[in-house]
Amino acid sequence: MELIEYSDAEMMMVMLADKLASEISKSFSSHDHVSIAVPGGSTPGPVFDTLSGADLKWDRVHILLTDERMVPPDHERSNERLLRSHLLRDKADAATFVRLVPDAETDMETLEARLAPELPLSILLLGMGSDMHTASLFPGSPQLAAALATDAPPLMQIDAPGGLEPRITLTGPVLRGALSTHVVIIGDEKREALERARRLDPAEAPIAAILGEADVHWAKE
Ligand SMILES: O=C1O[C@H](COP(=O)(O)O)[C@@H](O)[C@H](O)[C@H]1O
Repeated sequence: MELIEYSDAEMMMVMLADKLASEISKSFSSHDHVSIAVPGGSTPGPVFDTLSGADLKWDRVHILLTDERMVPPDHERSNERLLRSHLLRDKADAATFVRLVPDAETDMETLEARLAPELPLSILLLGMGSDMHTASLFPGSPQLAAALATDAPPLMQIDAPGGLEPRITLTGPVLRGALSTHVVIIGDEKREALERARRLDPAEAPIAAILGEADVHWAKE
């Protein structure tokens, strides 16, 4: 793991967006299309705002969410809603959004077939909660061990503890298989959680499953 510290979050978001844009651009030389998986939640909006204006061949970029909350796409807690309002716009409007949420017409088998051509992920950006969850891999979730197992299906429905809505998430093998991995976190509480996670097993600290190869981007505020 490499920890990259920034003097403020605003600067971190711009520099991280530039880094992702440059990795996308480089990936075109070896891939027909570039698959980038990104988180939802409260942190990545400003990265998306900058990245959406980058001058890239967006028609060759496929964008996925690392996880989704099982709420309607226009719900305020929907990660897709965040993505549509901050990333799938401006120049990035030409990108393809690969939607990985089951519904009446779309079962898990169909979603796995939709995900398969995107693997391995070219670029993975993850967030982390102060409880050390990443994507929707939560400590204490009844399905966590199955989702982290080497033979886990690529995508799983999972329960989040603490009264949160059920989720769908990319699983351990998909996250660990990404060609480039970044984690973005802000604040002392998450920095302490990161340091704790480095000493723990993924069964207690799911973020630990992907830290080995990751660049972690952190700013205090
Ligand atoms: O629930 C989620 O939480 C994590 C972390 O979110 P944050 O609000 O603490 O930044 C996020 O990465 C994940 O995509 C989301 O569904």
